[in-house]
Amino acid sequence: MPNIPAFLRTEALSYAYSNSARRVVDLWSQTFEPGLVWLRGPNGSGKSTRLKLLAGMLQPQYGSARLAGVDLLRQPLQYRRMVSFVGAEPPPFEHLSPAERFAFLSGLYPDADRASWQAHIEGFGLQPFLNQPLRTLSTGTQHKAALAAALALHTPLLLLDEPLNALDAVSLAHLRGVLGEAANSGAERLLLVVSHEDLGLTPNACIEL
Ligand SMILES: Nc1ncnc2c1ncn2[C@@H]1O[C@H](COP(=O)(O)OP(=O)(O)OP(=O)(O)O)[C@@H](O)[C@H]1O
Repeated sequence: MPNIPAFLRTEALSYAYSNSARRVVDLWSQTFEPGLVWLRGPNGSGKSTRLKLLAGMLQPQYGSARLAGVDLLRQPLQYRRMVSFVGAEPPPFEHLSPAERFAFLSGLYPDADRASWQAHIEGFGLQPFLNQPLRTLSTGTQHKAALAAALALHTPLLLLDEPLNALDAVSLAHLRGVLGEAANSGAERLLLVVSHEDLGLTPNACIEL
């Protein structure tokens, strides 16, 4: 049988923050296939750190990752064009409005789709905020703007850290619809979600730390 490589594979990925010798992520080897994957674990088990490593935001001290044949460390620019991330922190470029930020990101990500962004803007009820600087918006609204943009970039890997947090009912329903579609579409795209809250749908895989 031919050896088909995993869509995403981490190999012995390891990371310690500079203020501590303890490895928060220690020799993490994991394979992922496209679809919706739920990453779970107790507080402090390194879920957010893992997402930041996979996003290329933190540099591992050891180990590697490979996404659709592209190596995180050897081909960093190509790799980062294939990944989008939404975390708890305010999105970068918070002096831009949601519309300006998406226009800027669209120039960096080859599969960014404006029609899809507009659908997410409607789904999250963001129309009134399109032209206001992100930093003037509420935390929840900033989060929704970050989600709308990241979803519309259509990167092969989308990393979402606690995406259900602080969402109103309408936005929650929209996001659950998007996650459900990711689980069922069969597309060559991986949505890796860290969430303490129940996703409210069945993912393709669940990883427990
Ligand atoms: N910027 C940082 N500097 C130093 N230590 C950090 C930093 N960020 C996280 N840590 C530490 O790394 C460990 C793992 O944190 P991380 O946020 O990755 O875990 P988590 O599983 O996502 O936690 P939670 O479920 O509470 O969100 C914790 O002990 C945390 O204190």
